[in-house]
Amino acid sequence: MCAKYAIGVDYGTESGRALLVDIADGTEIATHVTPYPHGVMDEKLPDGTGLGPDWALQHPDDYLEVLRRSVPAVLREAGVNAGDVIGIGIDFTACTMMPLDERGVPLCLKPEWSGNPHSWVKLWKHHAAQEEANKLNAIAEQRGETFLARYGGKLSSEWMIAKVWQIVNEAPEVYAQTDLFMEAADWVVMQMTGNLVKNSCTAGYKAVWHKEQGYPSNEFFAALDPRLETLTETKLRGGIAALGSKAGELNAELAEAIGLRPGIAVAVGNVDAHAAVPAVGVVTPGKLVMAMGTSICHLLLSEKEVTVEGMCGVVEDGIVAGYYGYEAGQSAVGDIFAWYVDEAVPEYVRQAAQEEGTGVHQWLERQASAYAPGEIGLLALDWWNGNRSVLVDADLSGLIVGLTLQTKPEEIYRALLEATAFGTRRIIEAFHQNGVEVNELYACGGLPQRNRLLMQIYADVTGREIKIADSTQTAALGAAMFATVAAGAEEGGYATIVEAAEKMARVREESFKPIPEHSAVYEQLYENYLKLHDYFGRGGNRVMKTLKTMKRHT
Ligand SMILES: Nc1ncnc2c1ncn2[C@@H]1O[C@H](COP(=O)(O)OP(=O)(O)O)[C@@H](O)[C@H]1O
Ligand SMILES: O=C(CO)[C@@H](O)[C@@H](O)COP(=O)(O)O
Repeated sequence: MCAKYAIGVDYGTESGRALLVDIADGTEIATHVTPYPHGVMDEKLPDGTGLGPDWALQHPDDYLEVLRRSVPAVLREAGVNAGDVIGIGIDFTACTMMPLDERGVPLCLKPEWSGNPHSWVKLWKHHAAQEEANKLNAIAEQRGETFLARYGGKLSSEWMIAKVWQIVNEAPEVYAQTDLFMEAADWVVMQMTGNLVKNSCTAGYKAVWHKEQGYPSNEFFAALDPRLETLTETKLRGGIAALGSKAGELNAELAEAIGLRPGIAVAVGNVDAHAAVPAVGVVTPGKLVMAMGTSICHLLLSEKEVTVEGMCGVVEDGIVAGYYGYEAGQSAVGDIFAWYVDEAVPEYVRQAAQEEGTGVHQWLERQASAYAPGEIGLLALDWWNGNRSVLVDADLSGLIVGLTLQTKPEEIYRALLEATAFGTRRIIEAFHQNGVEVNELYACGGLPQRNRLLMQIYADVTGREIKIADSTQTAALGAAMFATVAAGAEEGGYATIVEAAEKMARVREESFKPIPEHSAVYEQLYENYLKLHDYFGRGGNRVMKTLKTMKRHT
């Protein structure tokens, strides 16, 4: 029997990556990365229109460009016959949303709207809707809305409702013109199939949709703003399908543009981090998967539904059917290290790295590895992009304590790595304290492959062994696995994602194990991290808020 293949496309923050896999055993045959031509627009639109603080936009055509460039590239590299590819699946950052007209065209692509920032795609890390999120949470709490408990008590400014409300408040003309607000994941699937099919994962985690209860009531939306009253029936309308469902078949036009066979199965979209879970072989409770890249998403399955402070949501069947899927996260991790390398390292570090023919991250990692835990005398809060879990507050910011005239760049780098590990430990404890067990840790995403010191620190700080995904494109592998399920057994795919995971997922043999002497020191540092965390994060000291307000209004 000839081999069959599936393609997964992972839409990250900076780029999209296609992966072509052999569905028999998950062997990764070819991969290709397309950086988004417009990247993340956080200062200005393509026409030069300036953006305010905390904005982050994208260009929707960049997503199609990923298909146009990366899909033919993997087919070429693999030398595979397009006729043997049985399906394609995608995963996306989320909530990454955009306003569309009645033909499904993003408003930003229409000349009359392209100068209006609100007509563009709001990327997951667009954080300018925090005021809306604050009001939304206050109103939901006042009304005793039960959905709040499913989101750890607070909805985030990163999600659909806050983002839509910001548009209503700041650009009512864009809101009026919008026929549909759509997750980018669903929009790309619609471009591939011509069908309006929304996926249950983004709807559940990012738009407060529930399998039995649907969206929050019209009364709730009317209490936010009368203009939002019928939002879910109108501008958020559309059928919602479970993960692994077939959204439709690849249409002839796009099939030709990207070199695939028309009519192959297209799976409903998925969230990037969630797609990665079965791709590391996790299909049962107690195993926390950390998708570590620009940010970290923490994903966990459980048989029970409980409230955990600051989690980004618990959604039934939200990751793997049959379980409650929990998500928590840190809004910046790799992004903090990138900030330090791009904006704050002294020139001599850059030069030293260059002279040694190595990267700045690698140089800093090597130097930072020479220190024992505690030796740098620094402690940082990992809030460079706000705090997603457990405080759910995008207005919090970064902090480093202990700086002196002797502080070296590699010490600051190490403090930043450690801060993100403490943030993860805080999340693990929140789960544990609420009876959702975390027995094993799995890591995937770009960071585990790139920074060994970071992974050792995570093992030491959490006191747990960390298993590493075998794939370098875990989310794309997960998307390809869901594509095999969408194609179905009759096409040579799999009946369930559990079956696909058994055949296609793997972790590496090498893992990172905690070193007891390190863990003992980190125990002490973590206690101090918690003091700073609660002092700055729970209202004891409001200086971060004051600075943010002054920045916004000056
Ligand atoms: N050696 C390194 N050490 C730590 N962080 C790194 C290193 N190399 C790159 N990064 C960071 O990794 C992040 C990208 O992660 P990746 O998983 O590839 O992408 P994405 O988050 O878009 O899916 C960026 O924030 C980048 O700054
Ligand atoms: O928020 C989510 C998932 O819920 C992510 O899409 C977001 O953190 C971005 O992930 P990356 O860091 O780009 O992998």
